[in-house]
Parts: sequence; C-alpha cells; structure tokens
Amino acid sequence: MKLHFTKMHGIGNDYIYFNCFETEIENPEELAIRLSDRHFSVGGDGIVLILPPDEPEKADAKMRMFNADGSEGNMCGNAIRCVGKFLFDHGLVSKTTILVETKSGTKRLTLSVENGEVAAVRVNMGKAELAPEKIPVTLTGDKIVGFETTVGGEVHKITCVSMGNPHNVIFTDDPYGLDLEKIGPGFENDPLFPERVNTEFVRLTGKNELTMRVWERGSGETWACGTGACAAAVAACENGLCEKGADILVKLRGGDLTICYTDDAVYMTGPAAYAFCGEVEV
Ligand SMILES: N[C@H](CCC[C@H](N)C(=O)O)C(=O)O
Repeated sequence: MKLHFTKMHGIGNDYIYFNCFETEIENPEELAIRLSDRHFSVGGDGIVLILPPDEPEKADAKMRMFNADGSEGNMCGNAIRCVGKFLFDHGLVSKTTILVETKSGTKRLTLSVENGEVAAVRVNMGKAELAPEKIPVTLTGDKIVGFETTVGGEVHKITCVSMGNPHNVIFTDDPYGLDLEKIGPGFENDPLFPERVNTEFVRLTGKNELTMRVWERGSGETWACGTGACAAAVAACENGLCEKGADILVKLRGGDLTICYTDDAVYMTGPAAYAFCGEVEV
C-alpha cells in the first residue's frame, strides 16, 4: 500500500507527517524506525501523525509523535508548530487560534498567516514542571536546580524540567566543542532518569539570550528541540541567568526560537516549514 507523506521541519528538526484525517497508520513505531533512516529511506528525526481530536467539542486535532527509535514522545514543540501550519494550509481548520491534543495535554496555538499560509506559530506549552518525581528523576527535593551530581559518567550541575517530556539542562562554556555523538548516549540513558531523558547543553550568550545544542531521547542530536528550548529557558531563569516573564532568544543549530517563562505557562514562538511531499510503500 502507498502512503502519502509530507516532510516538514521546525528550524531543522525534521519529521515525516501523515494526515490521519484521511489515512490510518498501523504500527507507527516500526514505521518511524524504517522511515527515519537518512540513507535507506525518507530520513528524519521521526514521524508525526496528524489525527482527528478525541474530543471534537474541545479540540481541533490530535498529534502523536514517534522518535527515530520508534519510542513515542509525549510532546514535541517543533512538530506541533508544523501541525498547526499543516492544518491551516490544508483547510482542516479555518481559525488562527486552535487547540491540539497531545499526550501531555491540549495545547493552544496562535497561527501567524502571511500570504494565505502559516509563517510562524505561538504555542502555549503549558506549565513547566520542576518536581523531581514529575520529570522523572531519581533525586529528592522540591526541584533540581544547579544540582551537582554524576551524569553521563561525569560530574555536572544539572537542572531538571518537564515540558510534558523529561529534560536535563546543563550550562557549559562551549556547547559546540562537545562531541555529542560520543557523550550523548551516556546522558540519555543515565539511571538517574527512569524514562531516559533529553539533554540540553546551554551557554548564556547575552541578556536573555541562550545558545544550545540538544541530544534527544530516541533521536540523538537534533538541529532543534522546542520542548528543549523551553526547558533551557526555564532552567536559565531558575538559575538566575535570564529573566522570568521576558522574551528569551534561544539559538539552536537550525535556527532561533523565542521562549517566555511565566508561572502560568511557557510560551514558544517560532517558524514551521515544508520540505517536500512523497509516497512510501508500506
Ligand atoms: N525526543 C523527545 C520528543 C521530541 C521533542 C523535540 N523534538 C521537540 O521539538 O520538542 C522525547 O522523546 O521526549
């Protein structure tokens, strides 16, 4: 059977999208592993299913995302912006404020339209969660902020944040000097994190400006991570490096996101783009 797909990316964090208003995808875990291969298949950081909402009276659509290793992520910041763009551009929604169900709750998206297409999306990502048991991380306390411990085989000061998915934020002088292919798996699979973890390596590069790289759970180094940029901004504020309530510019390998951390919610604003369409035999 042939399956139509749309390849999209959020500042270089690229996924293979399926319109499941039209198509049913069986065994998405296996499909994510097969199609993410950048040498023998389409290539990407994983796949994203754009589905009808479970509760049509409360939401416009539902998103499910699967990492390149087939594991399902609870939330994906770069992907949800692309989902918003896909829904509007393909006429599946006609509003510019929409609600998308995810495994970490329903998110509100505000779509910026230029020349009839979505150019940028602002997402209410919900509250940042700092309680260790909610990350989860096997440490105790109200929150883990600048806590010195051994992770990935080395001593680091870590700050743990959940944006519906687990993040471990480490501030470092030279993110681009790190050999992530070598050290990344040790962080991702450290026993401190029972569900594994996404790790952000972050440098303060200006007033309310961060530069970061990310080793993602289930996908390795990606060129951007929306939930990771949110976690980095939250961690920077919690460590007194950036201002809560201010717009924080987060510079990633694939581009920039603007994050605002408040007690009520974390807001992420950034672009979404098409790459190409195609068909795969399944
Ligand atoms: N690897 C993540 C999911 C993708 C998150 C990232 N690509 C984003 O844009 O938020 C996880 O397993 O929690």
